[in-house]
Amino acid sequence: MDDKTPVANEDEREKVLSVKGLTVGFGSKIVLDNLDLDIYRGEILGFVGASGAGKSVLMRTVLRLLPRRSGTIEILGSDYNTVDERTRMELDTRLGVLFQHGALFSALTVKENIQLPMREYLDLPKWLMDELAYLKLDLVGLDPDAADKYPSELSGGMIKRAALARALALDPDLVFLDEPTSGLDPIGAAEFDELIARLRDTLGLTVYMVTHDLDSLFSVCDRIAVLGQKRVLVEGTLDDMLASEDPWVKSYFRGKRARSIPRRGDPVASGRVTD
Ligand SMILES: Nc1ncnc2c1ncn2[C@@H]1O[C@H](COP(=O)(O)OP(=O)(O)OP(=O)(O)O)[C@@H](O)[C@H]1O
Repeated sequence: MDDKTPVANEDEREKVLSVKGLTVGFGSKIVLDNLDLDIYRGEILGFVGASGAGKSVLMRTVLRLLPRRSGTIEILGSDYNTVDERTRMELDTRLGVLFQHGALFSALTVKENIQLPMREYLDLPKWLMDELAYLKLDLVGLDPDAADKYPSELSGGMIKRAALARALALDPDLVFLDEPTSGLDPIGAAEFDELIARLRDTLGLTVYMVTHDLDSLFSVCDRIAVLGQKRVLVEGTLDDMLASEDPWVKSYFRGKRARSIPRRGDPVASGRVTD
């Protein structure tokens, strides 16, 4: 690289999501306490933490599915909780979500599932919604004939892709993926990771990925945030994780299983670790 090329530091990069001082609880139980987290445009952030640490609670709070006790959540520079209803609706269209297990509506075809957000937020003629649905299918690597199939007629990998196509229906800036590779075989999981990386590179998509999948963390995530003790305990690159002396981070990223995984850019690509 040219030495004189200025490298954008984190302060100069656009924050797509900025969470500050977030506290969330249920009754007397506090799940997240004064948590801070930033996500920058065009990155894939892997979000990890022990089971029950609060990863889903954080995602659901950011999506306004759960109330917060205090703190701010800014999406694209606007505070989600103080903007007027119209701006909030606009912000909603900038976010896409892929819930765990795909969460497609079983009574609707793939095409109808993809068109749901379009029906909710846009007023488009049928022919245009059809064209857009086929474009989204292409984007996620599904054949056009998947459009008229019902979820029960799809493989696990195809369901994930169809759900991703629905998450991308409104051309969002930020996509939330909740354990996207869980339930996929190693080849399907690796292909899904490649797809996510390609969308980041071609569309400039920003991705918030909750995952337990070490392969995804090693191969496609640009940064990783670790949730522990009700806040983001460690945040940084994979190298930062590998250098961390936090006991949980150490056993997770430097454990036996992690050591057998090739890293992004490693010359020898070996197979994916299976469960
Ligand atoms: N609606 C709710 N009411 C009460 N407690 C809840 C509710 N939702 C989550 N919790 C509690 O919040 C804590 C965090 O749960 P959460 O599902 O966010 O964990 P997680 O990190 O996503 O775990 P996993 O990796 O197993 O999915 C758990 O103790 C859970 O029981």
